[in-house]
Amino acid sequence: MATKASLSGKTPKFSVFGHTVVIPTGEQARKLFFFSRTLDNGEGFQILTGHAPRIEEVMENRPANQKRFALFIRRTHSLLHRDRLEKLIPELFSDLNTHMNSWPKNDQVDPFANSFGLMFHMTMRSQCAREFADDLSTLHGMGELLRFWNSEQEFSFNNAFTSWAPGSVVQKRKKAIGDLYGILTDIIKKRGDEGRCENDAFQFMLDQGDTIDDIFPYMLWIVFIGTAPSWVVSYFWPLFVLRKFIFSSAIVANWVLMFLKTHPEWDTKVRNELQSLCGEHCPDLALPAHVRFAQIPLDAWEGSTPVMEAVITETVRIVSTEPAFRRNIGGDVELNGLKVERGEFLMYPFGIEQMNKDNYPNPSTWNPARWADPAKFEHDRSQGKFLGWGIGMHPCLGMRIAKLYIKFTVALFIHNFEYSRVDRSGKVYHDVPVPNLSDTHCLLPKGKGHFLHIKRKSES
Ligand code: HEM
Repeated sequence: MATKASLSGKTPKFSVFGHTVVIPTGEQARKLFFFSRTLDNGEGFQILTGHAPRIEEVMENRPANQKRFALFIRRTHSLLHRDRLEKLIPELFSDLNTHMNSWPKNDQVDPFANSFGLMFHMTMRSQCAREFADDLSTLHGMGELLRFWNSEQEFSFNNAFTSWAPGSVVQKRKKAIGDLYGILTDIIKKRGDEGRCENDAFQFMLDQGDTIDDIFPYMLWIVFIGTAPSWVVSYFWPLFVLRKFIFSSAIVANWVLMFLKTHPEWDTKVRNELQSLCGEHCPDLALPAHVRFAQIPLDAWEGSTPVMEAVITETVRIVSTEPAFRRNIGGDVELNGLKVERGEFLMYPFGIEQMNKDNYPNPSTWNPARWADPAKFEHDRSQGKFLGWGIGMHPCLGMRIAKLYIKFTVALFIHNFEYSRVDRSGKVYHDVPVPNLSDTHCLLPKGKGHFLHIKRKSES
């Protein structure tokens, strides 16, 4: 709706929960949206919670929130540093392997639930505590505790309205967050009591002098993005910014698999690329696949995978069409003759650019060949045509690790499994799937073919 309105050339303004939301159109408006310092992305997201505070409260809490967010950004930068990522590769592949081994050998699965599980596991490994990532049952327990999957499905504007009700989703989340705080405190205490140091993100933060009250929000921001009740939003606002990114990694990985299935020429190219990487860095065929993949160095995963880069970029172009949000925390601004007042919200749907036929001919067609020239990606970002990883003041901090998560998942999955897209009754679908953009949680394909039938290959 927003994309259509915006493509019509008008600058629509509408009301949500009593707040005014403007959809900017045109180049000048896009520049303002992504580059202005007085349009705040965290405050923008609060429109989704139905509990956006008054602008006076925002400004009062702003210094403290900015301080917390600055710490969050610093820690994320350090934790995603290349030296650390390089060391993480074997552990991430081991986690993926453990996870995939727990799947059925020959059955129908919900691919979205499975890939959320994988991304959750890898995120725990790379940005949380070893205690959570080392053991599948602990990991599942954490997911269960926080109603990780369910709360995501249950999150809705209705829930925001009924947040006060005992037994409401919001109240359950409140309890879960309290329990989680307890678990985290225990872990830190136990490490202290045992004089034990671990090589993980928690330890890194502890070594920097961070306290539990710094680490807890960090963990929530990074991982349990979908579980926050609205009462913590003003404190934990990046939860709502980031929630979609953990899910985005899972969604993109799924769509890569589905598109590869319907485009055999690209499937072959990806397999050839992986084979040549393994051939160069780990030719020992006697080793299990996850061990071989783990021996491919970070530079090669990042710099010698042009086919996978093109496949991921094209998939993000098509599936990452959700809007970004901002709130005007400065003075009134004018957009195409329309006044955006202080405190009002703005929403920019990425589809305006990414599904625009002037930018991408036949925009609905999945065609990684568009990205044959690796320079095109940065060129299109600089021109504001490709917004899938953000631009301007708030580019994605996790692009690098998200791409690795997706490449690792796809590599091990297509090596280990044969698969086909099926519906609930097992009927196979061969057509190119189309994302249902109204399904903002899982972005399932339109129609009934939501499932994958997976069959473990005998030699893996
Ligand atoms: C396929 C997966 C992902 C996609 C498509 C994606 C996309 C994006 C986009 C479009 C933005 C800008 C939003 C805006 O302008 O309001 C963004 C920002 C951000 N992303 Fe990602 N992201 C992904 C994964 C991740 C992961 C795994 C992390 C965590 C490590 C992450 C961390 C962030 C952060 C911290 C920001 C906000 C930066 C800021 O406010 O300055 N992203 N991402």
